[in-house]
Amino acid sequence: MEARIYSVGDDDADVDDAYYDDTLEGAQRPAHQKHQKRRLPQCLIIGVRKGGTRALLEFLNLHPNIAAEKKEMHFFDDEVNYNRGLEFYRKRMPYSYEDQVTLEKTPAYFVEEVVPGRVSAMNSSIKLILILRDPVERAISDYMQIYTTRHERGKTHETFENLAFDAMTGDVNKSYKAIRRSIYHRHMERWLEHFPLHQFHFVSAENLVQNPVEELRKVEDFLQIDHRLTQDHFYFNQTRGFYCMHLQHRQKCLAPSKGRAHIPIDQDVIYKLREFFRPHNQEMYELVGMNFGWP
Ligand SMILES: Nc1ncnc2c1ncn2[C@@H]1O[C@H](COP(=O)(O)OS(=O)(=O)O)[C@@H](OP(=O)(O)O)[C@H]1O
Repeated sequence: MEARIYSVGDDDADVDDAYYDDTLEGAQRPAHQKHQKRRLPQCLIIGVRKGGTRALLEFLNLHPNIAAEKKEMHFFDDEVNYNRGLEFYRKRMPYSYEDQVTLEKTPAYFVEEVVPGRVSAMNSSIKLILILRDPVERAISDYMQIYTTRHERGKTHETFENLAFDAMTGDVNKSYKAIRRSIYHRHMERWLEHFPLHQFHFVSAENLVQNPVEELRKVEDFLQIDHRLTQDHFYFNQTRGFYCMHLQHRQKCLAPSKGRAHIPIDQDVIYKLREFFRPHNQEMYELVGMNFGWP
């Protein structure tokens, strides 16, 4: 079996297709300088898929005290990678100074059952960041990712409605991955068997889109690093409809696959999904002590 680190994978790829092999800019310092070494991550962005994990990682990487690995490593969820051991993982982390937090993001970590125990075995005091998005929007975004990949390969694809609802009963299809991944409390309960709540920080996906600096400030506090990310690092790009970054010598937006137009979905379908997710959302709010205000 092939390891999945650098490839986009199959239709249901958990691999972030927006990874750019871009040189680290801004906060990153040259790798050959003394005192730099590759370290295991002290913080992981564990999910959620389609929650804005790439934006969060890229934005945090502008901070001088953060060294972020840009590729999704799929270390804890992929058997081949995991069996290669921690040295394999460490060697794939970026060079960092002692005062930098090494950060990795793989959104599949949140939902794969084996992951929390494995992360805990590496470092039981690691910091964990989870960016959460309205589960209905997230499910549609998840569908869009797979739909777009298939469309680009000239393949046909089921409609969202056919996948999201049982054809016989009309009930929400809980075994459809895009739905299952959005039932956040189920996955969170598993993580809480291995880590206390204070080791998690929750980011509101909606607020990261609207007020990146405000959300990033809370992450800086969680990581106990200075407030260095300011409005000067960002500008709103009207065409993209998202904040983009000011780097040292240029501006950078995320890849076009981030912020895709979603196919129109019937309001009845949205209503049924909202009804389905409401109690699950409530359970998540109670579990983590935070109300995300999803409709
Ligand atoms: N600044 C900025 N620029 C572009 N896109 C942004 C930004 N902030 C958040 N987002 C949202 O990120 C969504 C993709 O989430 P992820 O990066 O977690 O996707 S992935 O799981 O890694 O594939 C993506 O979801 P879709 O809009 O559904 O494509 C975006 O809404």
